[in-house]
Amino acid sequence: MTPMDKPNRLLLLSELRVRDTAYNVSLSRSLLTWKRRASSPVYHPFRPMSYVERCQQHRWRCAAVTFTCPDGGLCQSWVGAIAEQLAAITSRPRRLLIYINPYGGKRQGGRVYEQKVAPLFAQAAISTHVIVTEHANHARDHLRTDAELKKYDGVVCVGGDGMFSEIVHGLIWRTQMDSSLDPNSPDETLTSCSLRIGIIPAGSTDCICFATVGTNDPVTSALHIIVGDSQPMDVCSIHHNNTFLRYSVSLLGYGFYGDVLTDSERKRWMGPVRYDFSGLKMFLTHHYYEGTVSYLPARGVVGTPRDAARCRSGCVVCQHNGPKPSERAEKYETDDCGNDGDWRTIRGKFLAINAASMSCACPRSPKGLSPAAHLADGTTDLILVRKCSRFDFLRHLLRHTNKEDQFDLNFVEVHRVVRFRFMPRHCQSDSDLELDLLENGKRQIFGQICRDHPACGCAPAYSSWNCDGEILTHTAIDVRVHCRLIKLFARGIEEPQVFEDLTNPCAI
Ligand SMILES: CCCCCCCCCCCCC/C=C/[C@@H](O)[C@H](COP(=O)(O)O)NC(=O)CCCCCCCCCCCCCCC
Ligand SMILES: Nc1ncnc2c1ncn2[C@@H]1O[C@H](COP(=O)(O)OP(=O)(O)O)[C@@H](O)[C@H]1O
Ligand SMILES: [Ca+2]
Repeated sequence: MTPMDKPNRLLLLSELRVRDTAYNVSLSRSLLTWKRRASSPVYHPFRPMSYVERCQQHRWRCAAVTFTCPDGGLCQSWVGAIAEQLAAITSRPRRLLIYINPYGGKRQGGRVYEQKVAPLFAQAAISTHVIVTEHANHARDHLRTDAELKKYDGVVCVGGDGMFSEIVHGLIWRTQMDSSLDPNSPDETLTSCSLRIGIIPAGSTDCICFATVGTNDPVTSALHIIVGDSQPMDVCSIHHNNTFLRYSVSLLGYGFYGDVLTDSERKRWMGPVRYDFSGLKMFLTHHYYEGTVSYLPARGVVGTPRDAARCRSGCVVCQHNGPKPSERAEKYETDDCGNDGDWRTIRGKFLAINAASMSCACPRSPKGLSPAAHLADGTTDLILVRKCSRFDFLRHLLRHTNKEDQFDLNFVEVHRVVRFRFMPRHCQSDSDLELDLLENGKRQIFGQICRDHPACGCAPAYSSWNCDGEILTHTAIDVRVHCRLIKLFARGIEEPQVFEDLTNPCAI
């Protein structure tokens, strides 16, 4: 067989059988297809072959097929050609480093891995080094310093968004150290991580898996890892006073989602439903917070947060907005030069301030917090929900679960940005505060005294930031998007017609 230069050039085409049915079977580079046909002679069996079958709702399953063939020589050609094609695929991982959080979600991580995932990795001849974490940040710290990353083609986490966040922190930190970059500088252009990350969902929200694969299913995720998919993703860095705090990949939320998280941490024993209890409680509490949001709108990008189009597998918006070196420089130019002509500032009272670097789709909200956000376009959608009635806030929340537009409300605004800052009102400089007091008069002065006085039971002045399910230690933050800083073993959500039309399974 000659090496193929064109990706879809036909390598072999024969009439083969599966049990008593004859098929026209073709092999082109990394694609095996079979179509039913009218039948004929005596057949020799191949070894059974595994392949990926697409099922309902973005789920993948591993299936097996045994072809038979009329002559032994042709049979050998087929087996050889398939083996050669599989060996030529370099994107498939051979060695994986796996971290299991035994306490994530319903505490089923270990069982899910052993029963559903390990057998598939073994079948695909992937060697694994498995670490069951013993404490929070075990995986992060191991990746930062101890892990021999050269030995692996990818890192897999079994757990939820919090566990994924640990892996992201470990890998990004290690990559910047290896490149002698300073993670404490918010203006540093960070180096992208070369190792891909796989997520076996076993957490409480699992929105990163859901928004990159379309379902939270361990077998589907394992198969995306095995076939060597790759999906780049934006990451936000969060700083306070030029000190690095954390990275965020999904939701960075102040006010409602921060309060839900703080409250739900005390209810961890409840498992995933803790978020619903705390959600209801914080909805009834109805706290608002004052502060100033400044943001740098994304320039030179296509797409807006109100688009009807969604980020899907092979997304053209992500491809267009992705990191072309010149464009990238331009995106940050204003800030790097200290020219903040483009910065916009909004002061107000907010029920929620959310930044969604991707849709944040999850089973609770299948379209997500920002349905038109993109996985790898170098932007985040900044959603401001101003103080409004409980009824209006409920309308906004409910729209996350139906087809109505959650942004089409006069107390909600959304901006696609590359950088933003938040300053809670009580952190503002003395001169700012004085200005406020002068502007707003006596009522404001009494308002402030009241809030500073716990005995009167008024609203607290501060919320916390929910950063991918972790609580940040500071409220005044500076957030910057880093385009495509990490890669996942995923391909983005596939459009339904892709798998309805697709009769081409791929061998594993
Ligand atoms: C009335 C129903 C309203 C439903 C509104 C649902 C909006 C849900 C958007 C969820 C975005 C999730 C973004 C992901 C965050 C995760 O990184 C992060 C960590 O995940 P991990 O635990 O797997 O590690 N998860 C979270 O922070 C959880 C956020 C969950 C928020 C749930 C809010 C439920 C609200 C219920 C309100 C009920 C009002 C009822 C009034 C009668
Ligand atoms: N062995 C462990 N013991 C306790 N906490 C852990 C352990 N391993 C990881 N964690 C922490 O558990 C938290 C939640 O993990 P995650 O897998 O996201 O589950 P969930 O989705 O239920 O929050 C994360 O903050 C992670 O750092
Ligand atoms: Ca994005």
